[in-house]
Amino acid sequence: MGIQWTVYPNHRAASHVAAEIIAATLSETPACVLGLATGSTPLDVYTELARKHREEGLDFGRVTTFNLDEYIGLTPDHPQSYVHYMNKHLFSLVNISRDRTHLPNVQTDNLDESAKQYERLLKAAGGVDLQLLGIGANGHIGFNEPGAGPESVTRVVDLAPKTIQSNSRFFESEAEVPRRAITMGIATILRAREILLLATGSSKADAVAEAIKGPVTSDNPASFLQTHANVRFLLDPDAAARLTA
Ligand SMILES: N[C@@H]1[C@@H](O)[C@H](O)[C@@H](COP(=O)(O)O)O[C@@H]1O
Repeated sequence: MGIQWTVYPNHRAASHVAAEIIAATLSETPACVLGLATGSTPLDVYTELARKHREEGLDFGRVTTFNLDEYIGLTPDHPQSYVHYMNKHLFSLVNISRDRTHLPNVQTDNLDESAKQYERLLKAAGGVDLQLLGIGANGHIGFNEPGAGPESVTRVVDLAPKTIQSNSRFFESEAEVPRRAITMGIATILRAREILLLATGSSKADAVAEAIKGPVTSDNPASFLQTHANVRFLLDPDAAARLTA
């Protein structure tokens, strides 16, 4: 076990490799289940997948997707909701069947039940074949903030102050950033058969180094990926700076 990692010349190159791997999975297993991530990091992956669909006929017709997480408190048409993000950056650009795209449902009074339902839905779909991840500067994956344990499943969580601050760049003010989310848990993520984590930029260097070389600990939730048999980190030189120094 242990995490394999590769450094690419820049963000674009690392993103294209991630898109290649996803495209290869789609070609080999057209009815695969993809786990998808949001944030600024995977944007170029989705742009490249959309290009492959348009220009090379990459077929999403039988794919099922499950996103990692969704903010609580935003309506689906809010530009920062993850459902809006996915529609804009991927789903509207490829031939995916919308009834096979899933994000946690936060438009309900019973959020705990909604989270449980998501976990059940994932299991019923046979689990994730290939999970794409980003990483927070504090080591979070999905919205599993420091403190999240290896047994955690899909649930309602509070966002860490650092995450609220960091994600405020997408909102008009920090006060507008949601304080809670529904996220897949660490155990949920670790059930994926293959995991790709894309990280670029110097703000991720500490979290990446601790995830790969540090102890397996809730202090850095991404470090639990060390216990998975098939994880690859795709990095740019800045994100890998503390591994290569
Ligand atoms: N919930 C998401 C994560 O899934 C994402 O990986 C991370 C990094 O975001 P970014 O890619 O914008 O740096 O933070 C967000 O809050």
